[in-house]
Formats: sequence, structure tokens, C-alpha cells
Amino acid sequence: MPIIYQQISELRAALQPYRGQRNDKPDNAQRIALVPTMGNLHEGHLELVSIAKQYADIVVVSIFVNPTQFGEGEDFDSYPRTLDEDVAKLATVGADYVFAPNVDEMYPVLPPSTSVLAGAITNQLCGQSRLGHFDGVGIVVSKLFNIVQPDVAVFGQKDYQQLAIIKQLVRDLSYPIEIVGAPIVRAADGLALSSRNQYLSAAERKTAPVLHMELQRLAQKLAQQLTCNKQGMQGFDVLLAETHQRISDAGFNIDYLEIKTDQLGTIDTIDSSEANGNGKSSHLMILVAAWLGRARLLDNQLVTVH
Ligand SMILES: Nc1ncnc2c1ncn2[C@@H]1O[C@H](COP(=O)(O)OP(=O)(O)OP(=O)(O)O)[C@@H](O)[C@H]1O
Ligand SMILES: CC(C)(CO)[C@@H](O)C(=O)[O-]
Ligand code: BAL
Repeated sequence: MPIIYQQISELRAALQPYRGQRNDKPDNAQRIALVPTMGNLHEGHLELVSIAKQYADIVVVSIFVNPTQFGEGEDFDSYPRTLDEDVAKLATVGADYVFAPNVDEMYPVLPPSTSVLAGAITNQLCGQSRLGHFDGVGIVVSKLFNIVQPDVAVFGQKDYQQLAIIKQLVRDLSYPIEIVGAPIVRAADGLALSSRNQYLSAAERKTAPVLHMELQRLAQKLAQQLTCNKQGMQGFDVLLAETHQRISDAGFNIDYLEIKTDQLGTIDTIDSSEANGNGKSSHLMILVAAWLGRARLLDNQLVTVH
């Protein structure tokens, strides 16, 4: 079973022996991976741990429902907290340590007076519909990086914008941490696994895979257009509007549905030869957030040009 720590000082003391004389890179220094989560773990999270184990000797999983990334009226209070079950699941994939602090331990003063702004990339997509969300993610992830001081940290591509922001944060603040993005783990019917899927009623759960199906359909159409039509991105708006309608007709309330570059730039800043990767691979990403009942679902799909 993984060892659980709730205190920062205890976790730091437990990890210290693995670090060795890091600067001299002796043979006995062991690599540490961090997998940050908010708990209520599912197969998607466990896959992050399995990937982390490929990159490091010691895997620390943090479980913390971070108040600073929730907006007013969001589900901070009702977010599922299932620590015992989470720890049992983590034992099956060989996680070594669980860091499960309470709010006071992480935030002696709340709200914290320091903010780690992530720039223009935060003001779009989820950042536009959840104001302040990425400020909260930025501060908590910075704190976790400082507490654990991992060599590598693994984040899921389901939260694609979050992954892009963390990569930027690490670059901008010179954290000596390798950031690994893990592919989306899906249910058999294509729905991206997410703790919030449990907010779906039985009928909504049947509808939910439509999101992934529609993104795949749109990606195929965009790829066809890029392959056949030298006009490149002309007509993308029509395809996007059609997909928007189809998703809405299925019962979703769309927060955003956008086509971006894979770096989350606007697509009018790249030309069509870049968009189809000069015949190699596409640089386009479709991103969606949509409400189905009480659940806000995220998904994304890379546009692959064959
Ligand atoms: N289906 C998935 N595939 C890959 N990574 C995932 C998946 N679901 C979550 N993750 C990743 O797990 C990490 C922790 O996410 P979190 O604990 O918020 O889980 P979640 O299921 O996304 O929850 P929520 O429903 O609140 O969004 C993040 O890096 C996230 O991208
Ligand atoms: C990275 C994270 C654990 C920070 O609270 C959270 O945003 C999440 O679960 O994706
Ligand atoms: N995985 C996303 C965390 C959040 O929705 O706050």
C-alpha cells in the first residue's frame, strides 16, 4: 500500500533520502515522479501512475480538491472525496506515496496573496468560462512542485489547456521538471473518463459519448478538407457550426467548441501548409467543453492528416 502523508514536512522528509546528492548526480539518486489529482480516482488516473512509473523510481500521487481553482457556485463542496478507495486503487498500480493535505496545510492564508499568472493562454477556452480557474491551478501546481520537487510530473491530455499552461509555467519559472502528457483514457463507448461523469443520469450517460463521436467526425471532415482542398482552412466555419448544432441537438449546452493550433494559437495565424503539417501531420486541435445536465464535460481531438 502507498504511504499517506498529510503534512508537507513529513512528505519532504520521506522523499529526501531518494534525492541523493542530486547536483553531483550519483548513481544512487532515484528519480521522483508526481501525479497531481483531485482524487475520486478512475482508470484515467491509474494510467497516469503507470506512465509515471516508466519515467521514475518513486511515484507520488497528490490528492487535493483545490479550493482556489473553483469559482463561486461551482462544485467544490460536493466534489466526491473518496480517499480510502483511492489509496486502495493506487496500491494496484504501485504508487509509493500519497500526499493528501487538508486546505489549511496547503493554504495557511486563503486566498494566497501570490499569484502565478500563466498569460494569454489562460484567457481563452476554459479560462474564459471559469474566470480565475487557471490562477488557482497555477498556484497549487507550483506549490506541489515545490513541495515534492519531482523530476517528472504527469498530466492528462483530457485537460489539454491545463497541460499546455503547466508546460508554459515550467518553462517560465525554470522548474527542473519534465512534463509528460498522457493520452485520454476512454470508456468503451468513447466517453473520456472523468470524476464528474458520475453527475450524469443514466439517460445522460447514454448521450455523453456523442461528444467524442462528433469531434471524431469533425476531425475527419477537416482532414479531408485539408487533403483535398488547396484553399486549406476555408469552410472550417461551416463545419464547426454544423458540429455545434449536432452536439446541441443531442442535448448538450456548449461552453465552447473551437479549432486551435496544437499550441492553442488561433488558426488564422498559421497557413494551410502548416495546418496540414506539409503533408506529415496536422497541427490542429479541436477542443470542446459542454454541459450535459449537471456535468461539464471536456474533450479534444487532434486532426490527423493522412
Ligand atoms: N480520462 C482521462 N485520461 C487521461 N487523463 C485524465 C483523464 N481524466 C483525468 N485525467 C487527468 O488526471 C489528472 C487529475 O485530474 P482530476 O483529478 O481533475 O480528474 P478528472 O476525472 O478530470 O476530474 P474532473 O471530472 O473533476 O475534471 C489531470 O492531469 C487530468 O488531465
Ligand atoms: C492539476 C490539478 C490536480 C490541480 O489541482 C487539477 O487541476 C486536476 O485535477 O486536473
Ligand atoms: N481536471 C480539472 C480540474 C477542475 O475541473 O477543476
